[in-house]
Amino acid sequence: MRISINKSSIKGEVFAPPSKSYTHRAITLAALSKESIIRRPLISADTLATIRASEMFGASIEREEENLIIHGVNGKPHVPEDVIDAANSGTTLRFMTAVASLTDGITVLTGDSSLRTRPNGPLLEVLNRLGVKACSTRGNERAPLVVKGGLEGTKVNIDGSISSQFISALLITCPLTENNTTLSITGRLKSKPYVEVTIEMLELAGVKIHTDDNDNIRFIIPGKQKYDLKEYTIPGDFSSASYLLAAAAMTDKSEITVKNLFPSKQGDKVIIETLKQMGADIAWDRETGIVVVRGGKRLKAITFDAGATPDLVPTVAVLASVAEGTSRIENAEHVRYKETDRLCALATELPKFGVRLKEERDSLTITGGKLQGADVHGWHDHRIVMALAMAGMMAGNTTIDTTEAVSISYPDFFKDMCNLGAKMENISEK
Ligand SMILES: O=C(O)C1=C[C@@H](OP(=O)(O)O)[C@@H](O)[C@H](O)C1
Ligand SMILES: C=C(OP(=O)(O)O)C(=O)O
Repeated sequence: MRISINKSSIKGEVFAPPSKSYTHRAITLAALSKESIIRRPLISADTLATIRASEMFGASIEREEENLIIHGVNGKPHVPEDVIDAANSGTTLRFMTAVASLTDGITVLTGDSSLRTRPNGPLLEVLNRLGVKACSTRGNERAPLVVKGGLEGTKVNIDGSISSQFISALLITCPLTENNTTLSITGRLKSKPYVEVTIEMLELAGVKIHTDDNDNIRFIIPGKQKYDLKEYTIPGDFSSASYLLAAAAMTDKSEITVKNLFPSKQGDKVIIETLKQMGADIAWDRETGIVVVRGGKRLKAITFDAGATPDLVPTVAVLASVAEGTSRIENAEHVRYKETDRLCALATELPKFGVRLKEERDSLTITGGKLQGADVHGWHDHRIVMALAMAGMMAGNTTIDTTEAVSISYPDFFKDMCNLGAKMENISEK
């Protein structure tokens, strides 16, 4: 789909969509429990991939109004009857590869053309050291992946510099093995808050992990544990909310109230601090979960370390494009391993608006200025599309293609933006 965007401001109230990361974990843990109810999950293309995969491992999942009722496999996933298609979702592929290692047979996992370019090397390597036979059909660490179950606990090291999802996947599955596992992280752990979200959810499901957080992080995972998630309400998503908050902060005469943003382990809540640091008028009431942003303030350049929060990079890059001065987004190499190489996507699209930008292996240097209208490519990537839509609101006279990608994490993005008054219109189905 191609969308046209004109200069606009936004006003009104909006409810932040439910967290994608919490929803993936809640479904996966519920599928490994006996009976659970998940309240207000995110229903999006990525979380539907996790639902389908969990069903293929034997869970039964019903939608009842806003909730999911899950009858899980009580720690023993079945051998799937068919290939698991994780579609566009890295989280689904990595979590389900680990779940496959708990079965008594062979599982094949694949995904769309984007997912089949994403790396899985450290996860495959560690699974093989934990008694599993796991490989890529093409021998290049990319899906399709083949996994023969047989997970056993022992002491292993894993590289944390590519994706935290490998570590989350092992933290979810190792408690179900007979023996204890010690998982030591080598390299600089990226996206650490997502591991904290995993551990929070494991604890809620009754599973214990001991963390030894010295120079190198080490997880001690006792075996023979059981999942029992019971009931969980999914919190709002700060990554999805970042587009709303940033769009309001950037545009004159905007004033929005975003609800459902309570404190949680999500690293992307730093978007609020980041906007404050850039000079935005933003206030967060943690008790009520309400964030109020007023536009019209001149934003200032910043230095942003993306190590813990890669998903904020497209949002921050667009903010930097209109801020006064030169911003740097650093420690961002892992942002290249997402649905697209997002540093390359931003470095290709933002200059079309007239932005001055320098791309290096792990950073972007962006000098802010006035944006001019442009026809830009959304790269079939939800976060690139939503970030470019914000830029379009400043530039006016802009079109973006592949906008259907928002279905991955925020299916109502354009609907919510239009309800708030943004001038965004679907102009072509192609
Ligand atoms: O575990 C998760 O829910 C996620 C972890 C992050 O990925 P990496 O750990 O690969 O950086 C993040 O980018 C992704 O959107 C969601
Ligand atoms: C990278 C993302 O998700 P995943 O890794 O699950 O595809 C994302 O949502 O930006």
